[in-house]
Amino acid sequence: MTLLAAHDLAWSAGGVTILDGVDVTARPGEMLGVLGPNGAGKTSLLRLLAGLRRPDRGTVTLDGTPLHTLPRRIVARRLAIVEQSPEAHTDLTVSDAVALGRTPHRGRFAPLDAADRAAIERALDLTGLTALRTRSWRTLSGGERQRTQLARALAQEPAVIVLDEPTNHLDIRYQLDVLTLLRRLDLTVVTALHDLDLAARYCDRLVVLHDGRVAAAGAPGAVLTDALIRQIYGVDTVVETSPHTGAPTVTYLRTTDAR
Ligand SMILES: Nc1ncnc2c1ncn2[C@@H]1O[C@H](COP(=O)(O)OP(=O)(O)OP(=O)(O)O)[C@@H](O)[C@H]1O
Repeated sequence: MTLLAAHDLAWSAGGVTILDGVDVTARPGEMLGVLGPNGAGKTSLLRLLAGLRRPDRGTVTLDGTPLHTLPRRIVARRLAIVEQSPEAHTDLTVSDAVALGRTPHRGRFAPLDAADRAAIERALDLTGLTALRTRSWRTLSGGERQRTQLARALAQEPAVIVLDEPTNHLDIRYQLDVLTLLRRLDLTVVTALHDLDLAARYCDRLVVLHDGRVAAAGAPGAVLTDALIRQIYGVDTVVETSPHTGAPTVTYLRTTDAR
């Protein structure tokens, strides 16, 4: 299993510093949650971690090798990203869209081989999309599109998967299914999440971004405190340990002027 790490990342856009001095480590096989309010820098960080952008300062490494020294195709065999606003596969079927995940493993014009087809079937099955395989992308609901994007990434058979709010269009059943699936697979997972309860329940560790810097990092029980949530989100809360799951659970009381 693979370690994805970033040291001292800085990135700016339009003359504004978006990320500064960010250290992140996703240990092999763990699920790392990236939290933070709107505009904190989560998407920007995930794009740097996936090698879609080069940082202005600092380095992202995959098992110790700087990402920017690896050919894009080699990176794509090991790391997949599921973005928040996916590219439109307007004229493709679900199955064709998922097959795009095989691109890094195939010759440019080679037909799908048995390994490709097996990976596609498995990805469709894991995401509950087998029955929708012949449906056109443009007829899918938001949640079905989100699961198709996840299936495409799983068909890529990566060691590391980076996801930007993979559950935001999903009903509660699929939210639980997707997070359970991500935990169950033999993958290193880095995922942005907005739901603090789900993050606390499913992630091994959390990184909380605020104004482009790491405000807190560690085990959910250590990171998610009333004081941190008040400071970062401006919301008064009661964080307790759920007697049902053993994970921290958050009751939101009211917004404050604190942040
Ligand atoms: N290309 C860009 N040019 C200018 N500003 C940008 C650019 N990309 C991001 N930003 C700004 O950087 C900040 C961080 O954006 P980012 O999308 O990383 O935040 P986020 O934590 O993912 O937010 P959200 O929870 O709303 O999705 C925002 O203020 C955003 O407007």
